Amino acid sequence: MTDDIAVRAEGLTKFYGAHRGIDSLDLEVRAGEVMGFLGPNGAGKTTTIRLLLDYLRPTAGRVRVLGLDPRRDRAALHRRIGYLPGELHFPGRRGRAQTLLDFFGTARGGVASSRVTELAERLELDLSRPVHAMSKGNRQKVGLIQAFMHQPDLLVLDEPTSGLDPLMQQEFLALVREARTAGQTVFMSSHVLAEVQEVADRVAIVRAGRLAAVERVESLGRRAVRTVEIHFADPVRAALFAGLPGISELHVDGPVLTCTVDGKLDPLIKAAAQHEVVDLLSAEPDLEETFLSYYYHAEGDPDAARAGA
Ligand SMILES: Nc1ncnc2c1ncn2[C@@H]1O[C@H](COP(=O)(O)OP(=O)(O)OP(=O)(O)O)[C@@H](O)[C@H]1O
Repeated sequence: MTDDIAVRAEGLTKFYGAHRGIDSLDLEVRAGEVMGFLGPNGAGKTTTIRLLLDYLRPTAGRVRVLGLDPRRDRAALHRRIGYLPGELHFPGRRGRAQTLLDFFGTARGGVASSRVTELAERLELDLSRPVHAMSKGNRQKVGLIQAFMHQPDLLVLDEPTSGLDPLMQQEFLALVREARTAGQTVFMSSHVLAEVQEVADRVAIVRAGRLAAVERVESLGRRAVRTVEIHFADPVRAALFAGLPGISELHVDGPVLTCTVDGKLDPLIKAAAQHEVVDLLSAEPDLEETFLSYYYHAEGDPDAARAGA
């Protein structure tokens, strides 16, 4: 382990009896990066996260987190990690959120109360309310505050935006960006591709207990298919565009062209520029489609798992 690797898993495997949780996971999270951990239900995300924290013991393989062995150095490691579990179980749930957060702060060696207040204000959480009376979304905010409040070296977040409304999801993403700016490392699982696309440097995709791919987020976007609609000043001929690389589903109706583009937009733009372009609409690359394509195509392709790593 070197200082520039925050998490290193080698052959990490967990079976629950005969049932596969995660199998032979090789993964590196670099210090200072935001890595999204994506996969469908039951893929093994929570199992992996719990292995990193020594809440589960691996069946095989090894893991180092912040240069430490999670089993041997558990207490020291947990002080340097901000962990948001997928399922929140708070001790003393009958108490006020403030009391609970004070308790967590003390356990982590003391946290400035101004930091807790600032986070609560940003997430619009009333700390005087008892946790047991809170909605799921507000309990999630308590979970986020306790993960972020001590400015840990590593944030490990299991489905962090679950239960948050869109405004609060944006605030959460702002917190993640600030954490990265401050040099913290973030490893977050998610089903929500858009949020991962917004903040992550790289994504790891797991499927049925196996790592399917590790990719830089930009390259996921570049690989995605997008739909393009171009309005010209005058009618154009479809033949001018039909042979361009990556173009399919081409329709030309007088001065309006629609098509899908797989890969680079540049050839289409250059061809279009030979005419007077009035308007151009390009639908966002659909990460969901890219993501799902891994489920169907990555199996049995070990090179895919290393692409972009
Ligand atoms: N305690 C357990 N006993 C038996 N099987 C388990 C246990 N916990 C998890 N599993 C199984 O391990 C596999 C991976 O589960 P895990 O919870 O890690 O997936 P996940 O990717 O986090 O899913 P989700 O997105 O639904 O939270 C699943 O098939 C699950 O049924």
